[in-house]
Amino acid sequence: FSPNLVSGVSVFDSARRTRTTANAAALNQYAPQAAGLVDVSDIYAQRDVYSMEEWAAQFGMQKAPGVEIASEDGVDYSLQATQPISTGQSVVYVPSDIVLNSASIQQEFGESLAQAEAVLVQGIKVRVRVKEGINYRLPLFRLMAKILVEYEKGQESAFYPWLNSLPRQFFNGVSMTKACTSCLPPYAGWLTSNEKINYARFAQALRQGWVPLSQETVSNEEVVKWAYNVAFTRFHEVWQPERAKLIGPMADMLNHAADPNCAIEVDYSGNINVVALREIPAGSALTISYGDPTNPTPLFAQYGFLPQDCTTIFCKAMHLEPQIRGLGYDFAELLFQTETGEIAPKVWDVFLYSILQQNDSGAAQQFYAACQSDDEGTKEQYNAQYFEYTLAALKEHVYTILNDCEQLTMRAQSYDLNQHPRVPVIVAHNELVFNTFTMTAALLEQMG
Ligand SMILES: C[S@@+](CC[C@H](N)C(=O)[O-])C[C@H]1O[C@@H](n2cnc3c(N)ncnc32)[C@H](O)[C@@H]1O
Repeated sequence: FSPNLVSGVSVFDSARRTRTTANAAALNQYAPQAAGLVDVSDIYAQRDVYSMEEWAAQFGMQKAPGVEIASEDGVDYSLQATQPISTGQSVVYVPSDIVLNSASIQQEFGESLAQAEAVLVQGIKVRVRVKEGINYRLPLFRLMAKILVEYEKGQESAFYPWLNSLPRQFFNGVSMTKACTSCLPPYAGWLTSNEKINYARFAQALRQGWVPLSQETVSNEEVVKWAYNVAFTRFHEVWQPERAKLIGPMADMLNHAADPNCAIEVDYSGNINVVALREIPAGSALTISYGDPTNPTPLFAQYGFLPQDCTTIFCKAMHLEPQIRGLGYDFAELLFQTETGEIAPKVWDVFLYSILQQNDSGAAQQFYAACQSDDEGTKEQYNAQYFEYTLAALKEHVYTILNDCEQLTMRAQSYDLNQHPRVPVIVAHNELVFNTFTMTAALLEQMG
């Protein structure tokens, strides 16, 4: 037996059924067809992570000796090593039987999911880039649909122990109130609004009725958003044998670090192996990388936490996106150092390129060619010639962001925390930007 092969059969023991909280009754008014729904609306509900671990072990999940689920606050959990782990050792193994895999979900739901996806893609009448964006996100949609289908089965879902171990509350951009998003600086605001739009499209596609879900479920905004956020904050992406997104119960318990000690590997059958990248001493948190360690803002927007170990942030020159793209630069190269405020050389290139484009197209072309061919001599010449102007443009940008951050933080701090629980993480994010830009401003002032 495996949860992915047999659906509609419950395997967890009846003792665990009694742990269903009183809130399930409240939710039943929305989905009266199933008993014991996970209490998504109760943010204080106990996450039953240990039953999830037992359940996963029953289906072949294995872990290295001393690997334990731990939590300091009973809200956020992580995996810890209580015994040393050696390089290359398998830390956690999750068999494909209990892995949610967007490729398998496609097969499982077949035509109904394909119809929902067609609605999703056809609904986008605008630019090709947006359409491509939606195609790119379909694996996330598949995970979300599967989570909802399993949610709706209540305790009859073979995945119930996993569903009941999940967080009920999220702090990422999608989960923010309008008032909260109005406190984000432009780059974080842009990431958040893109994701909110994506979420809204997914939710709307589900409401067309193709995916086998009740109207009660798809019209319950709280549940649908929860499913989206579970998928969005816990997936692991693979590119072989095909592009897919996977969630492996237990492997989804690792937190992020800029310099992680573990990595996730997936074999061709979809089994997940979490492997130690180095010697891990007893007492360490087991971590993986969720994304670019040079740029905390996308992590903040997607996952709702601010990494404490980022040494750089993106320079936030959103207004120069055409120049950034024109020069073929990556956001990850356009950084300020969080400890010193130091500016990456390519940031100067982008500001200078914009000035040249506005004032001297011939010079802009020559500068562009020099950037493409790494002709440092020519770049240096232009930098020296236009230094005063580039410096002024950079200062203006830095002071604008500083001013914005200050205003936005003040606004966030005026909110009631009970109504807007994401204020602390927003303020922490804005303060990181503010403190870094303050140091950058001081460096720019020293330059002239
Ligand atoms: C894949 S889950 C990891 C397990 C999660 N901590 C839990 O309790 O279920 C991703 C979520 O963990 C939290 N998280 C991961 N890394 C973190 C970090 N370095 N600091 C704070 N929170 C983190 C965030 O809430 C994120 O959305």
